[in-house]
Amino acid sequence: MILAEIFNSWQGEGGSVEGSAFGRRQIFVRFAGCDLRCIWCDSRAFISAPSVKKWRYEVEPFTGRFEYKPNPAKLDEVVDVILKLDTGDIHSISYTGGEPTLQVKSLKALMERMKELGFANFLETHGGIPELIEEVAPLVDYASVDIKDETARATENWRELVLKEVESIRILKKAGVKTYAKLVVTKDTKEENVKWYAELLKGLAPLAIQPKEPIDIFQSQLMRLYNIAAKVMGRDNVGLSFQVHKYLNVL
Ligand SMILES: C[S@@+](CC[C@H](N)C(=O)[O-])C[C@H]1O[C@@H](n2cnc3c(N)ncnc32)[C@H](O)[C@@H]1O
Ligand SMILES: Nc1nc2[nH]cc(C(=O)O)c2c(=O)[nH]1
Ligand code: SF4
Ligand SMILES: [Mg+2]
Repeated sequence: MILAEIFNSWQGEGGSVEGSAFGRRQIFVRFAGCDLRCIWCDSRAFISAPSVKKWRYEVEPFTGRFEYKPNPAKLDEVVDVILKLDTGDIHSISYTGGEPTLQVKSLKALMERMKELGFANFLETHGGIPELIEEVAPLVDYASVDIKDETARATENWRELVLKEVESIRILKKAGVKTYAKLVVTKDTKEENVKWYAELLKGLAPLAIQPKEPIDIFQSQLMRLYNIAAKVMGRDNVGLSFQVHKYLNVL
């Protein structure tokens, strides 16, 4: 598999909505490569897999000290690194990226191994390819599925992507996965679009609203977007999320 990095940190996103692992210790496996191009992506250094020649792992949490290994990574060496980074308080393994589902064969093999070793599996995905979600769903315990707002400019056909993401959430819920949707909002996010997302998600999965970092949205606008979603989805199904790890200065 083509990896970017493996590290042990706190899950910094998701807030308190059901299915979120916010504030829990996780070991993150970041896959390289992505088929989307969100303009605000904070992992853009890893989104072209062929250019990610090496992967790194942090030898001790929060030391910023890394060891580097050549890509492609082998399953056994990845498992060894994860076990070496295990601090005994790990809630789940987070599979993220780039887009982890693009390497679905390797992702499944790793998830299977980690499940056998007694770990829960947390998938962080753009949900844009439901067929791949279908393939990996039986191995997933928790999932965060992005709903890419129009202002992410993730792809040409934005509406079609959102509908695919909702389909992926449906597949995960049907497979019994604790799933929530994550919506990154910006100062240009349109209220009518948030209403549309909320109507799609109503009764299906909770929504974590996450300001794009660096934050450019005013609190008053964030409050309005939250209010629109909560009015449609119910007050217990919407929560605020923000990238806490960036404030803690940890990976
Ligand atoms: C880097 S993505 C990788 C997983 C998957 N490709 C996706 O987009 O969901 C992980 C998470 O970071 C969030 N994210 C990335 N850049 C961000 C930024 N600048 N501000 C807020 N959230 C960001 C994404 O929305 C996503 O929920
Ligand atoms: N601490 C921490 N929490 C995270 N939650 C989602 C992340 C991601 O990049 O997928 C992430 C990340 O990169 N670091
Ligand atoms: S889908 Fe995820 S990894 Fe890909 S560009 Fe968007 S935020 Fe970055
Ligand atoms: Mg991140």
